[in-house]
Amino acid sequence: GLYTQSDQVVLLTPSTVDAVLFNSSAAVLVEFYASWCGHCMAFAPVWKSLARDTREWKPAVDLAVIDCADENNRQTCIRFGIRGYPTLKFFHAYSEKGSNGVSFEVAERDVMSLRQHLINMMETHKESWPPACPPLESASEVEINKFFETNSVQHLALVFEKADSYVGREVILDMLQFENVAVRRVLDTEEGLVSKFGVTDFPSCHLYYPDGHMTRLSVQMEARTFYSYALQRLSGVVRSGRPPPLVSDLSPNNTEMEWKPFNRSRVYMADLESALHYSLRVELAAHPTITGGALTALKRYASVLAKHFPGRPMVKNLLRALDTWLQSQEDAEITYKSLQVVLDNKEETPEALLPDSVRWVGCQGSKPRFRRYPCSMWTLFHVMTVEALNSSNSDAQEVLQALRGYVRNFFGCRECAGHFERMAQESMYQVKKLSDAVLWLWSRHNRVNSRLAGALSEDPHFPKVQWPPPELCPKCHSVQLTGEHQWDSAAVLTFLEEHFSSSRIFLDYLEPEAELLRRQLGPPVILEENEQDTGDHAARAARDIRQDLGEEPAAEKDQEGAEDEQELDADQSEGAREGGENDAMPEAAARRPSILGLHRREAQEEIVDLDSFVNQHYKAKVLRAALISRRRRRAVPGGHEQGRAGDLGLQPLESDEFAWGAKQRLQKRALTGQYTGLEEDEEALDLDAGSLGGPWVSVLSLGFSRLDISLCLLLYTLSSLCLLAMYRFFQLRVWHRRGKVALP
Ligand SMILES: Cc1cc2nc3c(=O)[nH]c(=O)nc-3n(C[C@H](O)[C@H](O)[C@H](O)COP(=O)(O)OP(=O)(O)OC[C@H]3O[C@@H](n4cnc5c(N)ncnc54)[C@H](O)[C@@H]3O)c2cc1C
Repeated sequence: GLYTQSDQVVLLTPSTVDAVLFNSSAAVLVEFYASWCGHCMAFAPVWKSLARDTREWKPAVDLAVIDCADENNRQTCIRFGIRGYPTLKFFHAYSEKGSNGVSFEVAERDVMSLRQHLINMMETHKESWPPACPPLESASEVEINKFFETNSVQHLALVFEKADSYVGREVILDMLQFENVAVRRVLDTEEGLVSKFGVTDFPSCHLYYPDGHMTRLSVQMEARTFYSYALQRLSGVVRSGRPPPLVSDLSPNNTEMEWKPFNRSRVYMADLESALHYSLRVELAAHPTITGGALTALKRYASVLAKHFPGRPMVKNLLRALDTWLQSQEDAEITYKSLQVVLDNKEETPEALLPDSVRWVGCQGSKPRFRRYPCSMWTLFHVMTVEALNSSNSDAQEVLQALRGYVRNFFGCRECAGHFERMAQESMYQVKKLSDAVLWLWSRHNRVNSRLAGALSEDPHFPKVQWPPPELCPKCHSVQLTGEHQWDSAAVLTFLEEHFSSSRIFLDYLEPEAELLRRQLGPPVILEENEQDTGDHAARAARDIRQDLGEEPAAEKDQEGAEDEQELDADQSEGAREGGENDAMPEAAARRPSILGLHRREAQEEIVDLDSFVNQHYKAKVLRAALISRRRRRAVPGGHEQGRAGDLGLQPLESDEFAWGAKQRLQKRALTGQYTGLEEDEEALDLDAGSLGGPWVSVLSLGFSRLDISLCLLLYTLSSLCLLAMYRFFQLRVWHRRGKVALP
């Protein structure tokens, strides 16, 4: 057929048709169609849109479809007297069995006309008003004055409007699934209320309070969507059957993960890195071997990540290494284990790593089951499409198809993957431009939001809305002359470009690279003497860092390392001999295995602080690159790119680090409101360089250890005492002599 479950319409079959249409508490509007009919195909998107548009009205009215081209349904369609397609029929609530429904004819088959006619049909209900449907007629002054005597809701919203307006009734139905709020329409002819409160704008929405006063609802535009959206956000207003969200949910007790305060209108790198970790290390790991179409999809996904992931240099390096490795695999099959070697950087690609845990920030949920991974994947996808838009070497299909391929083959929620695949099949192929790719993903994500609003998976603290809501992007919303809400695509695109732009991503809560590196170097490795020659990853990596820092000349490092180790071993042997007398010493300790690499570094923690090593290392590199770049830019007018790389011979990592370091500083100043332009950045770089690159800082943080400094202080104190003692000694001698001279 032309519809699926995810289209928010009821799919009728001969066995369900009677139960859905007859004696139901909700009215039902049915489309009888034939899947081969061209008109039906053209009409299907409108019907789906109508279903999305009226999704909140469900308790009062539902949309249903039945495919009369299906042999199984033929008898049912004949029973309802269907001769042409599409035919629309309206069934009132509590329709009797055997009813044929009422013909639903509209001049224009667009969403607005259909929606308004649907309201007209609901109002024609003749029997007693169905309880599932709220009162749609206009309210009188008397009714409003007595409202709070007979109702216990917290808020009463009054939509003042003209008689031919549908806004009030639409808002009443939109709020049907929400508790603690009631909506009534008041006509401009209700003079008592209109003059009492001085209402002059029609439509306009006001909140009426039990003490009889009224305030106007503050909205960007006087239209249905804005009223409904603002009313859903009033305090105490919750979806029916849902408890009001508790503030304490947002600060879980300390048995759960600590809540990290964050800005809801920003994207966090911690979420993006978490998405990568989870997708590459957890989701992919469920596929011990990857072959055929899945392998191709993975290669595309890795390629797009390597191109467009706007992350830290080390993460980008890892993604590049992963991409290079995957593209070089010519076999029809790879194993996850072999991929894992690259992911965990077992080959020790310099300065490449992917954090090996998740840190949700913008994607935190009020309960562990909410948000997190799927939220971070959406965010990652949006960031990727926007990054691709800003890059010169990509095309719309490449990015979208890569994301689609990943979802289809690997995304753990198979239902979600099915829904996404259907949306992709429907229209993804039509996307030609990168800007359309950004908008395609945005609009499909909104479809998913619409479908999931009110679902069990919705976090009550983060309700699913059509995004971005007016408070986040006022310009994205506009109202047609007919009063119909409309997205302003150009404004939405501008907003998305900015919202998901790499320069605006917050870097808070990221695990420091030094910490990650330390963990990547692995746990302390203790080797027996006869294992020493095999070498040790951690030792090698730590030494490489020292070498990068210029602390150890490359040619000498191995030899020195060997000498160090020999010295240490000698010391240890000595210690072992001394300690050999100690009977209490366990045998293993008495054997004193050689301690290599990082472990030795940790044992000598007083001498080398790996954190400050790495921090200084990166800061120095970034600043160096930035300063060189700045000078080059000044020397070569308009030579921004030349200054960054190319003739300077900077390796890609360095240019990444440049961008990364500059981005962090820019972001810091953007946050404190200090950002004014390039020159300021340059000054800041000078300042930073001055303060960080000065000899004293480096000497203090690198040349001296804490032990050294303690010894210095001790010596200083001892020498002061010594000087004091000498001073007292000479003073006493002088007094003694004077005493002698004074005596006769
Ligand atoms: C490809 C995919 C398909 C999915 N399909 C289903 C499904 O069929 N059924 C199901 O139950 N769950 C599905 N999910 C999960 C679901 O969509 C949510 O991700 C999950 O419920 C968490 O919701 P959330 O509140 O964190 O917001 P999410 O919808 O995950 O959104 C994350 C963030 O993106 C921003 N955002 C919201 N809407 C948009 C938009 N339109 N454009 C740009 N940015 C936006 C917001 O800042 C939001 O906080 C799917 C997830 C993915 C990645």
